Amino acid sequence: MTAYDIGIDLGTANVLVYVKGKGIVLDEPSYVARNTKTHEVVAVGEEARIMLGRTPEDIEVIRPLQDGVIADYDTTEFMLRYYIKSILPASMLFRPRIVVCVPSGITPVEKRAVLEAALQAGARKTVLIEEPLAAALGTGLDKAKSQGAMVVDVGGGTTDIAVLCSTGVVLSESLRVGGDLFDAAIVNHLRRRSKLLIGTVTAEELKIQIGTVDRKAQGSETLVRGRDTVTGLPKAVMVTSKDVQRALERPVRKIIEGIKDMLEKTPPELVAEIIDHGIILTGGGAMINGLDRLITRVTGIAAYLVDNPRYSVILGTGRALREMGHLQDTLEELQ
Ligand SMILES: Nc1ncnc2c1ncn2[C@@H]1O[C@H](COP(=O)(O)OP(=O)(O)OP(=O)(O)O)[C@@H](O)[C@H]1O
Repeated sequence: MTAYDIGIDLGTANVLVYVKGKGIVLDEPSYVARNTKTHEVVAVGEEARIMLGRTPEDIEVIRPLQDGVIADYDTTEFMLRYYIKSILPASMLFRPRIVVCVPSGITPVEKRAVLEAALQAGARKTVLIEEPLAAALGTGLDKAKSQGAMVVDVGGGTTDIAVLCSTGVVLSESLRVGGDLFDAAIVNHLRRRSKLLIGTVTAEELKIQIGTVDRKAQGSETLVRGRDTVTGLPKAVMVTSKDVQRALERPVRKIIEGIKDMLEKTPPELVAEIIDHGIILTGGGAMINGLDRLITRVTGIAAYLVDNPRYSVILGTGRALREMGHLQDTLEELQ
């Protein structure tokens, strides 16, 4: 029997768990359903997500992390403990070491709460890693050898833009824009343009199926059902990729401006190396059609999407688990 070492990506949209020697063992959306009166949790993860918009009055479905911060402290702790317990074997000789990747916007008090929740769930030692570093490690960048690189991680709640070199993260910025804001922008656009009310789950499906941020992309269309905001009755509207592109213009502009600002702040030698390397795109939100082409066109630097962008952060967290010794100065720990 060996010690269990665990990496957790505690994301706004998804929680992923990595076990050393096994790989990714859990990938669940960050939702919790609970009783509004007793606050008793009735479902976690996918089971809670499918209840969204279909719950009886006394049940609410919440996302404990929002916009890259912890919105509900107790439920975040609950979710973390729940997932750790669900993957630990019933009988264990050694308690695990756990590395948790936390959103970059969380406060020192919240960091401590995450560390303690993991300890309470049975960890022998808990370490935190910041999202930009985990994302960079997960894209395969070698911290020791790498020259200047820019990693743009578009998550559910935030977009983290980081410039890295061999000494670690040189500059980083966390913007409150990500896939969730894309979904909200689609909901608002259809409400204004077509007087059609849809939920965020439908908006997310639209974004993934026909969404694009590239004006020049050849699009497609799909029939969307919702409620007429004037009559209150059910209504179906044909929505095109162009509609989604228009809806996403404003949030995407924020990401582009963020990248341009970061390039302006970056020392010139590193900019030259970033030009050689290209801009590395990762995170689920970066999978929106055309983001790589748009960034390339606007910055003049080739931007490319990594393989399995949703997994960069968890794979980087797993790598931190294996390389804990070398990375000690960039990790925060409690034991
Ligand atoms: N094919 C796709 N096209 C566009 N967006 C996608 C696609 N697949 C997933 N997404 C979006 O990716 C987002 C989730 O990304 P990810 O799992 O990297 O977030 P997270 O790590 O939980 O969030 P954060 O980094 O803010 O904590 C969601 O908004 C989801 O809608």
